[in-house]
Amino acid sequence: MSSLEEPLGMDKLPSLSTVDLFHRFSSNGCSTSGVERCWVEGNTSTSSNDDKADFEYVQGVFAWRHHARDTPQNGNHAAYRNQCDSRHLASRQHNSYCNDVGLQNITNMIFKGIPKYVKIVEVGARDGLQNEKNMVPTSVKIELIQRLVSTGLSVVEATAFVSPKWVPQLADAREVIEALKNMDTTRLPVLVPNLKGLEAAVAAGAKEIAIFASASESFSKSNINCTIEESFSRYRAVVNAATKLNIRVRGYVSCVIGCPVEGMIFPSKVAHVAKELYDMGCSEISLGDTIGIGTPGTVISMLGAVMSVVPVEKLAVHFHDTYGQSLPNILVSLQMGISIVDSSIAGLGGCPYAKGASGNVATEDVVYMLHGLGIQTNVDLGKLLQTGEFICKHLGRRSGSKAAIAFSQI
Ligand SMILES: CC(C)(COP(=O)([O-])OP(=O)([O-])OC[C@H]1O[C@@H](n2cnc3c(N)ncnc32)[C@H](O)[C@@H]1OP(=O)([O-])[O-])[C@@H](O)C(=O)NCCC(=O)NCCSC(=O)C[C@@](C)(O)CC(=O)[O-]
Repeated sequence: MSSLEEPLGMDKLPSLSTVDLFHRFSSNGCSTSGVERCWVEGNTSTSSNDDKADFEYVQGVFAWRHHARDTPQNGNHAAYRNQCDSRHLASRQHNSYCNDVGLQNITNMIFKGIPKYVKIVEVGARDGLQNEKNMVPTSVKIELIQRLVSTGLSVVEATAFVSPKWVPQLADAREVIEALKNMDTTRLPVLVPNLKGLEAAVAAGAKEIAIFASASESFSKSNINCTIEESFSRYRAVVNAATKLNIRVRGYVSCVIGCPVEGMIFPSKVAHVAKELYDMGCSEISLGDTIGIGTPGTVISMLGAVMSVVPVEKLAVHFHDTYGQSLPNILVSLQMGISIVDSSIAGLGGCPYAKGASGNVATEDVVYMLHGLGIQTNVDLGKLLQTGEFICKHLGRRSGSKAAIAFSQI
């Protein structure tokens, strides 16, 4: 069994104390058993008026859940269908609950310090489509991006100006950006690996770029054909040129938990690469668990190390769902103060240079979870579901989003 087939456990972590970090960043307002009592039994262990209001709110939520679950067993399928109509659910849970002060209070109590708003960076049109076997027509890519924009997403990564020999799926980057360059409402960053990519992106009308380094030497070699140190000097030139043009640069770090070749990557290595990118002028650093092997335990250690050298508000998390750990990983990241999350419509994705990397966490699932926590995203889940349906139909495949599948079966 290779080291990557076995999820990394806390016992395999380097010197950082995971437990200490967890205590430092997690809520001390409500113990685990207290939380369970709050939710399951509606225990009246609360004292303040706010807490009482929260408790009453929980009872309300719970009563509705029981009703929704119990009805079909009682044979009342029509009522159940009405209750669970996907658009009804979407609007009830994601507009009403999301804005409810009661839910936010409870969320704050259990997840102390969790952000009220999370910025989602949609990467499906780039990270998702770069891995498709069949070429997706340019017109479909453009419509996908337009639909994503219409959901309220504020950042939609559009494409990549990389070598078409390396990533033929995105060889139409120029056409995609030219068609969208007058879109003012939404930021549409594009990936560039070097100055040649920057020049082509700017010529096409891109207003924002992302560079991509790695915390693993082997992955750096296979992905961009240079060492990590070489990538720094290459990217320094790109960031300097972009800054002169007033172009914002995001920096990615790949393999932040593990690498398909090297196995576990030490958090200190990730912190080093993240700091280099931040110091050279990247406005935001996205931490990519490229092959999706992270668990909340390893994510806490990695984030703890990176947060000691880059301000938390400049950090984003980018999880792939290979081991089904994306949502818990996101949740623990939020608890540590992260408020920027990358995700991909319908869970499309995977890196062509990372064997075994499965899709990104699905945007629909992230939005469903965040709204369920009372966290605002400004994204319309109903429109997102329709956009997921649109692209899955074109790709001829089932959605990678659990939420989308569930809504479609109701
Ligand atoms: C970096 C290079 C270019 C080096 O590739 P190279 O072969 O070492 O480069 P080169 O400078 O020797 O050039 C070779 C050829 O590519 C051309 N070329 C050179 N640069 C460009 C460019 N910008 N645009 C278009 N063409 C370019 C260049 O002109 C030349 O063409 P030729 O003379 O043979 O006809 C190549 O390795 C490459 O394009 N890699 C991109 C790989 C990639 O896109 N990977 C996926 C994105 S990263 C990812 O998915 C991870 C992430 C971000 O999502 C986070 C996570 O999950 O971890």
